[in-house]
Amino acid sequence: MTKPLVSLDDFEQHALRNLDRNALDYYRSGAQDMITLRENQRAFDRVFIRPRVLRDVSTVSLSTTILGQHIASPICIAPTAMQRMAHPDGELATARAAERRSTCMVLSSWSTTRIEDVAVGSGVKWLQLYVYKDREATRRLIERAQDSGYTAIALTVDTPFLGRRLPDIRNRFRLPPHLTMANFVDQGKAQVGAADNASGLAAYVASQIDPTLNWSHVQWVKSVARIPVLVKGILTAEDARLAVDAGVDGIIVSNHGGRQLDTVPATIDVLEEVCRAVDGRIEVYLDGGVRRGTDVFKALALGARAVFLGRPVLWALNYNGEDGVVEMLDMINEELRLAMSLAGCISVTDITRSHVTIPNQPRL
Ligand SMILES: Cc1cc2nc3c(=O)[nH]c(=O)nc-3n(C[C@H](O)[C@H](O)[C@H](O)COP(=O)(O)O)c2cc1C
Ligand SMILES: CCCCC(=O)C(=O)O
Repeated sequence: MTKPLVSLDDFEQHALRNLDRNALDYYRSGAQDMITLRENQRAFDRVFIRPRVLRDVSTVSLSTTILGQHIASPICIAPTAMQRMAHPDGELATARAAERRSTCMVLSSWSTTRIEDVAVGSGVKWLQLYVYKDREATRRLIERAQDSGYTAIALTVDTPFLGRRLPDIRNRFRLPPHLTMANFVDQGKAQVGAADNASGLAAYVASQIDPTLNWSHVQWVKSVARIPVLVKGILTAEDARLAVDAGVDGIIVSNHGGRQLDTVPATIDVLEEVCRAVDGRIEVYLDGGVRRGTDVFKALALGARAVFLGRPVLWALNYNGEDGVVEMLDMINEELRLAMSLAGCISVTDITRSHVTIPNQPRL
């Protein structure tokens, strides 16, 4: 009899045995020495929960809102590119799982399924945006998303160039030829071929993505979009203040899962700094290294409105498609429910800064 999966790490262990090297290395790797990648998870272990007891936790609700839209839990799905390398149903399976569990899915610009084809059902969907050198191609992405019912644009601001991911260089990463970057098929930008002594992806980014990316692009995206605009990839109070000044609707504290600049801090370590700078004016979310219900609890205690999962979704997709993602979401949601119960919180608004302590760290 096969053993049941009991943690999100078990989904990863399955994928390690099951995925081909090109896809596995692309999904799991971080930039350079992968120090930030490791830190993202380890930093959660340095935060401790201060539980309150004797508070009747017979009924606990995980429900919340993001940008005014209701979701069943503060655990959402981060944009990850090229999901059909993990499972033939790729992004469509993820979208269906997100809808079944009433949570938000962010679709990558670099999905292997078209924006319109993922816009099934009534689930909350945001589009993650990369700014192409070709401004019209970028504008079309925004328009296609809003025409298809996506309710926000998450502009990724940490990728003017691709981080240096050594395994992808060694493998000369390429998108398998039967797949495409589906949103760009009619524009001749849909293939990521192998490059000489380089990751095909890094070569693609260098040729297509606009490295002049700056705050004026945020204004441009806001001027095109009729839906809220967030910035994804903020790690400092300084940039958080600029983001508020720029009039964005939300911030995703993210270091791109440790895949861009190595040795930047873990996201949980900078969350409080960002939240203080924002001072409640807009919503702040976090991604990076979230693997357990207690991690989610800690992020909420330190100021996040919700968290987003990247790699665990890919591992779960690879394990069992749509049902795998549902199983994974159920697992971490139940972990969060139990953590809240044992810490004496019956709703997400009950989770406050006083529910965590970071030993040996002076409070900000
Ligand atoms: C394989 C992979 C592909 C990704 N693709 C994108 C992408 O297309 N756009 C984007 O903004 N972030 C992308 N990310 C970053 C995620 O949105 C997210 O920031 C990160 O994965 C969170 O960390 P976690 O994987 O530890 O949960 C990608 C991450 C991975 C692992
Ligand atoms: C421009 C990078 C696209 C995919 C991505 O974000 C990643 O591989 O991390």
